[in-house]
Parts: sequence; structure tokens; C-alpha cells
Amino acid sequence: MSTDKMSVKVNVDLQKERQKCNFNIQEVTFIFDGGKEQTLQRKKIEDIALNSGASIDSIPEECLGLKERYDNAVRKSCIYSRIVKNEILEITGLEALGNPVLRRTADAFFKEISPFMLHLGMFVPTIIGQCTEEQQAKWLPRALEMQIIGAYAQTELGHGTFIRGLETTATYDPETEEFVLHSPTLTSYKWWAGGLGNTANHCIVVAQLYTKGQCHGTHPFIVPIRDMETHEPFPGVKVGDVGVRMGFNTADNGFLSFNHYRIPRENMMMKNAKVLKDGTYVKVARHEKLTYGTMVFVRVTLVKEAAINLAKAATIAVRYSAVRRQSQPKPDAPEPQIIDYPTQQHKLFICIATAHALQITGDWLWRTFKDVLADMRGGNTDSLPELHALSSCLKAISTSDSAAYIEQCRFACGGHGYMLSSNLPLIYSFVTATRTYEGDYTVLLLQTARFLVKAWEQVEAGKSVTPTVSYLTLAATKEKVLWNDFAEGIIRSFQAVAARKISACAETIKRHMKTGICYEDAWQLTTVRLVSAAESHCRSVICQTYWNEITRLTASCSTNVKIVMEQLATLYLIYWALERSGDLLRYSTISEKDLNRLQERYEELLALIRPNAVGLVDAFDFRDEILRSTLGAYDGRVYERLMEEALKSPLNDGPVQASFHKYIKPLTKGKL
Ligand SMILES: CC/C=C\C/C=C\C/C=C\C/C=C\CC/C=C/C(=O)SCCNC(=O)CCNC(=O)[C@H](O)C(C)(C)COP(=O)(O)OP(=O)(O)OC[C@H]1O[C@@H](n2cnc3c(N)ncnc32)[C@H](O)[C@@H]1OP(=O)(O)O
Ligand SMILES: Cc1cc2nc3c(=O)[nH]c(=O)nc-3n(C[C@H](O)[C@H](O)[C@H](O)COP(=O)(O)OP(=O)(O)OC[C@H]3O[C@@H](n4cnc5c(N)ncnc54)[C@H](O)[C@@H]3O)c2cc1C
Repeated sequence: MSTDKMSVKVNVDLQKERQKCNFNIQEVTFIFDGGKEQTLQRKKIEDIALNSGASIDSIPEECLGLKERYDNAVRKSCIYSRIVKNEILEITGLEALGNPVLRRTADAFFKEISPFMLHLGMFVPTIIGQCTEEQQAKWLPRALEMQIIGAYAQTELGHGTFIRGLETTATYDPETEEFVLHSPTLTSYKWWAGGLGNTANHCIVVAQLYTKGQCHGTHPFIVPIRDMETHEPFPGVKVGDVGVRMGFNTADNGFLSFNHYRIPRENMMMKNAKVLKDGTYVKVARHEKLTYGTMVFVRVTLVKEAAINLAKAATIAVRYSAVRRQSQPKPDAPEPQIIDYPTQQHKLFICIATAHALQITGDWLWRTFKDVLADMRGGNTDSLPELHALSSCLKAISTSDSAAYIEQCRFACGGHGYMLSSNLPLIYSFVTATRTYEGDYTVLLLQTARFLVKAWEQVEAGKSVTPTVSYLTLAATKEKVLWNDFAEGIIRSFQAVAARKISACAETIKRHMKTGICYEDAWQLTTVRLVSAAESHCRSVICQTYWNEITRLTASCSTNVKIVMEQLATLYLIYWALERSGDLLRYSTISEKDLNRLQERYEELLALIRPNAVGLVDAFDFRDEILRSTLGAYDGRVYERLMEEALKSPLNDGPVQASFHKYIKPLTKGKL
């Protein structure tokens, strides 16, 4: 327990909730963090970073103007970076880049987003993934020491999704051994890159490479954009902020264009392809898409990012629901805590379960990513398509589910959830962006669908397929899936649904083609179903991974931890079976009677989980400084905090605002 939790007076209802909890909270914290060592490491990092006191704001961030907010975020980013560089990276090593601990701790410093986030989040990983060893030796120490600050500029005003359509050019000039960067049109302006607008002095630029008159497609380059002393943009570089956004307003998203701007040949990131001094293009990588590696890395990390943010929102909403009392369902009885309403439990317990499901799936995906990376270092890229398919659909579904449930948490908190001081709107504005960036939801599901249709064709041809789609082989035998209401039955049913949808898509494409249209058009006509098939596949992966892993992870846990973790996982599976009952009725052997039994079991589970609800969110173990919420603090002093925060508003700095004298009084006196 952190010091802030020991010394405060806790709301009586929350105290009672904590007495009701029947399982060992710390064991569940260990599960959520991925093990006891990870919990201890996280706490150590949080202590180092938060005990500095540097994260405290006298005026709430959201009450500052745009410029002051950015200024304050830069100030705190510098302090946080110093702590990360001097103390945290020593503990974690570069593993921290794939570990949400840094982001989780950063939340205590920034209610919005650090303008330096993309420096560690994408600039450094791209140096590691796309540079030769020699280039890494030059750039990595400077980046880790924060001597240079970088952004990742791929997206342009005209194109984000379609990378092959990017317009920025990098043309090699063998005379000077330089690349000439140029933005030929308005739509070729780089747009959106985090940290670029005013903060970064270097930038990774993805551009079409031309040498000897030939285009070789998009490649990444390291580009110095600002003078290291004056911070002025170099001649030939135009850079600025993209304007006010729904969230991310301290993240400094920027635009960038080049006017025949020259960089040395060595600034092309040459791990996967090189341009020799004489301009000869040499392909090094064994797979065409290895230059997309940073995106795969970030998509993998976003699954746990989605989990952590949802866990935060669930903590706020569950604690608030234990404190808040409303209505009088029984005459003469006291107002119940809103968490006692089954409809409230239905809104919230799926959020707790989903946070665990995504965290566990994110851990599993991270291990898979590292295995594929190790294979690739040995020259074997066979597993890359499966990793791309998995990371694409899991990024899409995890960010989409997380955003939807965070919004549900806000609804669950009624009017007070709408206050920025609840932190729910800011968490939502951050997470809903993750559904778009790093590959839009639909676009990524269509990438997975492409892989699934190919896998189905392999199965039909009697060939073997990779592990995550091996269930298609069973489905190809047209054997009826036996349905029962246990987890295995639900998982197999989801697999049957996915398999039937994928095979139906493959048949639909063929049917369209028989009418004489080309494959691409037949594919487009099938995309609504393809997205749905990819979503079902992804659900089956999450359900299976969550169930298998939770069984494994709780094998040595105490009995009540096993029980509550199994209750949550079962709730997750049944929730989705009920949500997708139409699919199950259409594609599996489930009956209406089975569904009725599932509904009953679901409602039983809500009641069983109810006494442990506060314990379950306490187990996420968010310190108040990280939660930053008037509604969700550990002590449950909801109303006091709401009042305290209200009084900090600049609109309460005096009984009469200047606008009264300037406008209202003249209006009321007929002088305006
Ligand atoms: C203190 C802080 C510390 C730490 C921070 C920690 C974490 C940081 C967390 C978050 C980061 C924060 C903020 C991020 C901000 C956002 C950044 C960005 O958004 S950067 C820009 C990202 N852009 C995109 O994602 C664009 C999406 N588009 C694409 O990926 C591709 O264009 C698309 C896949 C859609 C299509 O590509 P295309 O070249 O046209 O391919 P095509 O469809 O023709 O397919 C050809 C062939 O290639 C296969 N393929 C495609 N992509 C990949 C891949 N990545 N890997 C492997 N294979 C790939 C594709 O399947 C197909 O294969 P087949 O021919 O079918 O075999
Ligand atoms: C907060 C934020 C931060 C960002 N940070 C960065 C950054 O640091 N660096 C960077 O380079 N970029 C960044 N981006 C850009 C981001 O990666 C792109 O916005 C994202 O990849 C989506 O591309 P787009 O904007 O071109 O959308 P579009 O592709 O124009 O999508 C618009 C709509 O068209 C649909 N669509 C597009 N193509 C297809 C298709 N083939 N089939 C079916 N439907 C399709 C999409 O589903 C979507 O509904 C950021 C974006 C945001 C919002």
C-alpha cells in the first residue's frame, strides 16, 4: 500500500467495501502486473518518479490556456525525462519501451500527454529497428541522453492509411552524397507527428526514395530540423502546430514540409535497405514490409495501453459507485449505493474483466512479438505475416473496446463523470485517438481479413496453417461443434463463428468473380463481412488467450483469488456470447435454451462479483497521483474533492468577473 493510502480518512462506504473483499488483493495485483517482480519494479519506479513532487500543479492543467498548458507540459517533460534517463532506464533497460510502466508513471505528470512521448515511444524504437549497428552507435546514445529530441513523421495531410501513396520525396544526389528532401504539394506536408510542432529538433521522415531516376518506395530517414542552439527551423524546413485537437493538446502534434532540403546519405536508416555512394540501391531485408516495423511494435504495445487506461477508468467508476447513493427503489429504505443496481454492475464489471483480458492478451502478444523478432534476427521472417495479422486485429479491437468502455464508465458516473476533474473525459479523449492512429480500426481489421482468407485457401488446399488459425482446419471438416455452456464451449463456438464467416467471405469473393469482376472489386464488395469475420477471429483469440492464461496464472494462487479470477473470465466469455448471440445462433449449434442458461449464469456472476468489486479495482493499484480523479481517489472523499477542485477554477478568483463591467452591465443599462 502506498503512503497516501495509509494516512487518510476513508469514506465509510468504501471502508465497508474493503472489509467485504474476500481475496488477497496483492496476488491479483501481481497477476495484473505480470508477476511479483514486475509489481515491485513498478512500485520502485513510481516511488522514484512521484516522490520528487515535480508532478504537482497549483492550477489544474485543464484550467490553463493552450500555450501555458504546452509550456507546463514541456517543463514537466524535462523533469520526467531526467528521472527516466538517470534512474528509471537503469532499472528497466530498453525493455521499458515496450512496458507500460513508463506511461503509467507519466500519467502522474501529465493529465494530457507529454510532448516527449513519441521520442521514447517511436523515435528511439525506430532507431533500434531501422538503423544499422553503426548508425545506432551514432544516434541511440544521443537520443537516450536527450541530447536530441525526435518525432516520427510518416502521415501527410493527404495520406495516413495509404503509406505507399506518400508524396514526400528523398532524391539521392551522388555528386554531394546527399538526399534532397522535398514536399511537392500541400497534401505532401507531414501532418500529425507528436512532439513535432514546437518541441523536436530531429525527426524520422518517411519518404519515397529516388535514386538513379528510379523510385524504390517509402523509406525512413533521420532529419535534423532545428538548430541545436537557437531551435530555429533550418532553411528549407517549415514546421508548426496542426491546431487544437479533441485531446492530445499538450502532445505538440505538428506539420512539416521541405523545400529541396539536403541531408547526408548516412541519414537514411539503412538496416533494411541501403543507397551506396554511387547511388546504387541495395535491398538488405528478406521481407518487403520490414520498414513498417515500428508500427507493428507500437500496435503491440497499444494493447496493454488500452488495458491500463480501461483499468484506470474502471477504478474511478467502481469507487465512485460505492460512494454514490441515489433513488429509493424500496419505500422507507435508505438510498442504495448505485453499485447495488444490477444495471450498474452490468456496466462496470465487464470493464474490470476486459482490463484483465486485454492485459493478459497484451502480455502474450508481447512475448509472441519478441519470439518473432528473435526469429527474424536469425534471418527467418516466416512468422511476420501472422504477427502482422494478430497485432493488427488486437490493436483494433483492444483500442475500440477500451474507448467504448471508458465512455461507459463516464456514463456510469452520471453528471460528475462529465467533469474534467473526474479525469474520465481526458482518458477517453486519449484512448479514442488510439482507435485511429497507428492504423485505423477498419483498415487494420481488413489487413487481418486478408491473412485469414489466405489461411482459409491453404486449409481448403489441404495445407497446414499457422497456430492462431489452426482452428480453421477443424471447421473445414464441417464437423458440428458441440456446444456447452462452459468456457471451452464458448471458445469453440467463437472459433466456429469465425471460421464460418471467413469461409463465407472466401465463397462470396469467388461468387462475385464468377460474374466477371476482378479480385480487387470482389474483395471490396465483401469488405463489410470481412471486417466482421476479422472481429470474430479476434474475439476468439482474446477469449482463448484470456481463459488459457488465467488458468495458468492462477494455478498457484490462493483459492479465493482463483475463484474471483475465474468468475471474471467467465463473465467476459458469457458477456460476449450474449452480445454475439445472433452470430452464435447463426453459425454454431447453440440453442435458445442454452442462451437463457447463459443469461442466468451472467446475472449470478454479477451478484457473486459485487462484494469484491472495490477490491478488484484496488488490485489495479493506481496511486491517486496517477489516477488524478476527484471521483476515484482511494479515500472516496468525492464531494469534498469536487468542491476543492471547483474552487481552483480561475472563474472563482473573485465574486465579479471583468466581463460583467465590460459587457453585461452596459447591456442591462441599455448602453450596448
Ligand atoms: C514516456 C513514454 C514511454 C513510452 C511510450 C510507450 C508506448 C507508446 C505508445 C503509444 C505511442 C503513442 C502515440 C502514437 C502516435 C501515433 C503515431 C502514428 O500514428 S504513426 C503513423 C502510423 N500509420 C499507420 O499505421 C498507417 C496504417 N497503414 C498501414 O499500415 C499500411 O499502409 C497498410 C497495412 C494499411 C497497407 O500497406 P500497403 O503497403 O499498401 O500494403 P498492402 O495492403 O498492399 O499489403 C501488402 C502486403 O504487406 C503486408 N503488410 C502490410 N503491413 C505489414 C506489416 N506492418 N508487417 C508485415 N506485413 C505487412 C500485407 O498483409 C500484405 O501481405 P500479403 O500480400 O497479403 O501477403
Ligand atoms: C492523436 C493522433 C496522433 C497521431 N500521431 C502521429 C504521429 O506521431 N506520426 C504520424 O506519422 N502520424 C500520426 N497520426 C496519424 C495517424 O496515424 C493517421 O491519422 C491514421 O493512420 C489514419 O489515417 P488517416 O488519418 O489518413 O485516415 P483515413 O485513411 O483518411 O481514414 C478515413 C476513413 O476512411 C476509411 N478508410 C481508409 N482507407 C480505407 C480502406 N482501404 N478500406 C476501407 N476504409 C478505408 C477509414 O476506415 C476511416 O474511416 C496521429 C493521429 C492522431 C489522431
